[in-house]
Amino acid sequence: MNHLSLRGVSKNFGGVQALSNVSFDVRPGEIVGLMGANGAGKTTLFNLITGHIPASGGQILLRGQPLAGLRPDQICRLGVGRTFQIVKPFPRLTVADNLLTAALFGRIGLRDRKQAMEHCAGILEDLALAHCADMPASELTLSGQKRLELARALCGGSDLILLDEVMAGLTPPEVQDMLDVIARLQSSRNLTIVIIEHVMRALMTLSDRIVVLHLGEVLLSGTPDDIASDPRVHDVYFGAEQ
Ligand SMILES: Nc1ncnc2c1ncn2[C@@H]1O[C@H](COP(=O)(O)OP(=O)(O)OP(=O)(O)O)[C@@H](O)[C@H]1O
Repeated sequence: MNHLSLRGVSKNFGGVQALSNVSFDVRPGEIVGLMGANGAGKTTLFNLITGHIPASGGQILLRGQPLAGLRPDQICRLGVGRTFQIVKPFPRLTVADNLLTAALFGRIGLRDRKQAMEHCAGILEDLALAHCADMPASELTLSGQKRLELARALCGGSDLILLDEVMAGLTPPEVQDMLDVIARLQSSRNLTIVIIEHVMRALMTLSDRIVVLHLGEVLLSGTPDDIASDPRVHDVYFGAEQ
């Protein structure tokens, strides 16, 4: 069974048709890249999957179960975690407490603080955040805050992770670190990942398949090699030659 399925999903904001009839599947354990120029509808799609905004039409299924009508917290407890393009930690809480919040109130809903701390400790290590566990989240570098968002999704027990531009604004070595972290986590924790990324090298390296959105519609989908060699992708990003 697919981990995530979109069937004819549409979203309009008044007169703006942000998404039209979008359909694709994500299999368990797959990394699917979502690609498209600014305004193509990528983040809107994440907001529909996580229940932050309702779809105007179509169906979103998580392991075959329709998500329509569920609140973001309910969808989170079904195992859907996300990061935000503009990071959203609890800025005054320490890094460790940001993660504890997820472990206590997320999908796994641990009730015991000590148990929750043990659960989060390994994830702090995996995301290279252990040395700043007692620091307020607002004092982390951008790279640290991006890793904290990913760590928070994991501490909550999510197994479908939606990554929204986790590499934006990072230096090339930080991008490489993030690539390594995501690949390692995906295989060690058997995560299913949908990733939006404008850093093409990262998307091409990580993704098993890529879905290209253009003006709210699926333009094409395929392996990274298929996508890299398709002239339509070049046209979408750089404009068709006249
Ligand atoms: N809350 C909203 N109200 C009105 N229009 C919106 C809203 N959210 C998104 N849009 C519009 O929907 C379209 C898709 O936006 P979206 O943010 O999903 O694109 P994107 O592909 O994620 O772009 P980027 O790569 O710049 O983040 C755009 O035209 C955008 O202006």
